[in-house]
Amino acid sequence: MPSIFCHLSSHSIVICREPLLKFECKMGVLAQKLIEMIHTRRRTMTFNYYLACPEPNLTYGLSSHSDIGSITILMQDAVKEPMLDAFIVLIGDQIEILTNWHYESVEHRVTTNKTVPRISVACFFAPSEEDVVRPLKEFVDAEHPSLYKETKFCDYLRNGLSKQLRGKTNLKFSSLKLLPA
Ligand SMILES: O=C(O)CCC(=O)C(=O)O
Ligand SMILES: [Fe+2]
Repeated sequence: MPSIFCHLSSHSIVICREPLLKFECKMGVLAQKLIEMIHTRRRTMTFNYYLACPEPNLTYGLSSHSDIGSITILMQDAVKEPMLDAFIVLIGDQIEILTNWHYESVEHRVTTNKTVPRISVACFFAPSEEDVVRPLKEFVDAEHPSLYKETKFCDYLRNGLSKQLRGKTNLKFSSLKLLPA
C-alpha cells in the first residue's frame, strides 16, 4: 500500500505541470515561476470515501468551498463518470492571489449518491508554510492594483482550517477589498 501512495504522489507532480504550463500560453509569462513557487513546496493528499445516502438532496458530501492551496488534482472513481481516465484540475486560492484575481479559484462541493458510495483522491499543491504569498508584480499595475495583501501561507492555512467550509470566504483573510459576507 505505501508504494501506491508514493507512486500516486510522484505522478501527481508530473500531472500538475501540464495545467500549469497552460498558464504560460495564456499569460506569456510565469509558468516556470508558478511551478517553482507552487508545486515543489507543500504537497498533501486526501483519500475520500463518501457513504451512499438515501436522500442525497438533504446532505452534501462536502459543502461548498474553494481549495486553500494553489492547485488540486482530483481523481475520481467511476460513480460520477464525468470523463473516464481524466483528472479534474481545480484552481485554488493561492493562484487567485498570485495572479491578482486574473484566475479565480473555483468554488465546488461534493454531492452524495443514493445507492453507491463514492471514492476520490485529491492531491493538493500549495506553497510551503513559511512562504509569503502576494500578487506577482506581472499582475499589478495602475489599472490593476493589488487586491490582496501579503500573507504567510501558514496563517492563511491556519485560518482556513479553523473554519467551516463556506464558499470562497477564506479569501477574505488576504483581501484588501471588502467582500460580501
Ligand atoms: O471528493 C471530491 O470530489 C472533492 C474533494 C474536495 O473538494 C476537497 O477535498 O477539497
Ligand atoms: Fe475541494
